[in-house]
Amino acid sequence: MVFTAAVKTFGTPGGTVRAVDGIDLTVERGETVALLGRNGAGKSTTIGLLLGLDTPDSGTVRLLGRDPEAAVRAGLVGAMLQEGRPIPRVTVRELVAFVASTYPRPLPVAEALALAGVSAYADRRVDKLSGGQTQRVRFAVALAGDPELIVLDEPTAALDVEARRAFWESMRSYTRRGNTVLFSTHYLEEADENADRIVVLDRGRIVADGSGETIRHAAAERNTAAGGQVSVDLPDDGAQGLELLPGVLGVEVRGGRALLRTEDPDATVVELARRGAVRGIEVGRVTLEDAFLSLTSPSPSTSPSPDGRAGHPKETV
Ligand SMILES: Nc1ncnc2c1ncn2[C@@H]1O[C@H](COP(=O)(O)OP(=O)(O)OP(=O)(O)O)[C@@H](O)[C@H]1O
Repeated sequence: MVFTAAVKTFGTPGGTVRAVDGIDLTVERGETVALLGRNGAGKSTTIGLLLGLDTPDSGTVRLLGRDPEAAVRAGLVGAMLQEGRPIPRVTVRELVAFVASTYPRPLPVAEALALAGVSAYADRRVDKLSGGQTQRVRFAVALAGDPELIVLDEPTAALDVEARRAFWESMRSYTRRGNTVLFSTHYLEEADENADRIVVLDRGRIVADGSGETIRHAAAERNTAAGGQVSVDLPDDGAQGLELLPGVLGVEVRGGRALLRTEDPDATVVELARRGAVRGIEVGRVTLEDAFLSLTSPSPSTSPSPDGRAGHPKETV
């Protein structure tokens, strides 16, 4: 899939909203990509453009070398959107078999059921299932046609921890087959654990793009507040002068400890060691949570996105 300078605006009573504000994005075959963003970041609108549900005001979106609508019509894409259709009074197996029959080259029904992890309740009625089971049935429906790409818009939004874990287990068994998956989420851990690439959206723009590790680095480089934290037992001469150590942006004294916020933890630690002030030293790295918050905070997030995608295959979906 290729987004080129895609823009989508909506007119609202409060003015024009640029829901997608110039997105350039290429996804290669076999990638599992998370679109990560807060509420209103533009994830659903991006997915709507990708599936041909909406057309960009300017720029282009291509999917598997075609117009999105044509790719969807050809059965090349499976989708699980936020609003499900009314649930029919049929069994899981009947539903999946029916959907499969509408595709030119569907998966064998038993395989779709197994991949989505719904075989155990295949003969139960769809409207009698729990929320977690229903989501996995929707996943089975999305993959029934053996599409080249699956798109999932916040697939686990309403699920509890256990149902969420089970859902991602099913998804991983699917991606291990080399399928391409794009999913949106506002759960950081979910993106980190289940995607090999995270695209962070903020106010309709891509503010970071890469592995979880790349996102952390990007945050550290671009928002020095996210660099890291070094803490030590308060030296004998107190906190005096600690703010002048290399990399240090701020010093806080708490319970006999000095907490140093630093843009360069390595340099800070080396200088502390030179001074012999390393009792009880702890170095905290930037968590993905810190990184995400710093990248999507209102002020400093408009520089170009870093790219950590080296090593991916080069076949675009
Ligand atoms: N049909 C519409 N009409 C007007 N504004 C819209 C429309 N669809 C989306 N928007 C606005 O565009 C922006 C992006 O919305 P979008 O639903 O794409 O975000 P999102 O990241 O999917 O959010 P969420 O996580 O809450 O689903 C928001 O400000 C939203 O209010």
